[in-house]
Amino acid sequence: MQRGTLGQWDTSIAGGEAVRAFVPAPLPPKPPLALDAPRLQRLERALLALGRLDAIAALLPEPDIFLYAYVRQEAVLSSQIEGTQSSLSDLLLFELDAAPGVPLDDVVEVSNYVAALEHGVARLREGFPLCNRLIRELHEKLMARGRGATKAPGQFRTTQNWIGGSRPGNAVFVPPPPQAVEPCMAELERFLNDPAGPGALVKAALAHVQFETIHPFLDGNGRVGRLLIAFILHHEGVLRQPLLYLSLFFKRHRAEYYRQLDAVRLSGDWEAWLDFFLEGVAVTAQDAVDTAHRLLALFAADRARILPRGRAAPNALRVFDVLRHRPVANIKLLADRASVSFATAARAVEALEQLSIVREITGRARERVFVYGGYLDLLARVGGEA
Ligand SMILES: Nc1ncnc2c1ncn2[C@@H]1O[C@H](COP(=O)(O)OP(=O)(O)OP(=O)(O)O)[C@@H](O)[C@H]1O
Repeated sequence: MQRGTLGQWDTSIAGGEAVRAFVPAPLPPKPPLALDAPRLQRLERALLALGRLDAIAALLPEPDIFLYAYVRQEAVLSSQIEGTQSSLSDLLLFELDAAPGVPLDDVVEVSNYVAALEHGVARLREGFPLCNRLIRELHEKLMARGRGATKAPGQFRTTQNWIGGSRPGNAVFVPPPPQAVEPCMAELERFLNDPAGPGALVKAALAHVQFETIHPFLDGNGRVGRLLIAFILHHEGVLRQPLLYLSLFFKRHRAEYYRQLDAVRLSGDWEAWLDFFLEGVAVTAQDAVDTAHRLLALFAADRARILPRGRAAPNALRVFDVLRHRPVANIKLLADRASVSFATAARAVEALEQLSIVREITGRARERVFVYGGYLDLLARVGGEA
């Protein structure tokens, strides 16, 4: 629906020049969203896919295995949108205190994203509301180390920013003036917690655009805005684990994603955005379900290959169990977690190497690092790396 501009243009000073900055009207849109039959079907399809994802996550024998891998893969993808070069194995190497193959700043940013996600989950679990304080805390974690440390971590901006273009005057979009950020974010917080507001999925769709339009931080608005979607769905009880990440969908359809953000601002077409968003949710949730199934099938197949190894099988299986949780590991970590001696873990790894389940990646004789290749390959395929 074309509503025209839902908001107002204020004059703001940026980089010494006067620009027209956009202040969005508070949510929900007026007139209300047109939820016609085809759109309701899309909504239903997306909710159904989310239900399947929630069910599989709840039914998995060890849900944290899936969450661990999925959260890290999302961190990599979301940070890649921002421009970092690290891969999942770089992140896992970094977490192991081993040198990753990319600049440290890149992997630190990905690691910050994991920290922000885990922080948000822990906060919500302890009953903290989905509020602006939490949003600022997420930003603080995201920007804590590396390049972002100079970008006012955890604070709403006090200067004018802009999107696209070399200067404010030729920017694609100039978000609200700094003095409007607090009031706009207060309105968004009210909307997020309004019991009379829309259902979780529509709420997440609307809130994401509004957040990006306000652009309350100096940097990291994309990543925090994407986290917000997962947290809204989790907080509203649609997903027991924050397992839905649209980064890959937004990355694959970046031009369309940006076009839709612009269309909301320029013509008030929230419905076109909602359709795009719902498509993303349905596709992403289905992909996540497929990945969980593939992961389970991989584990079962590899386990079946280990079993015939006779006397070596029990220890190899113990070490294999650890690798399912930590697909990049050294012998010490494997020995500690499998509760076996260093020598036993080393022998077990040798057996897994002979089966081509693990491979050594450093080429060194000492402080070797082993990866569960099938697992990493599977997640790399999800991220479009392979
Ligand atoms: N024309 C636009 N109108 C509103 N928001 C936009 C527009 N173009 C891009 N955005 C949003 O701005 C985000 C980028 O903002 P910012 O650079 O602060 O975040 P980031 O997390 O560092 O980057 P990225 O999202 O690229 O990872 C995009 O992800 C998108 O959500």
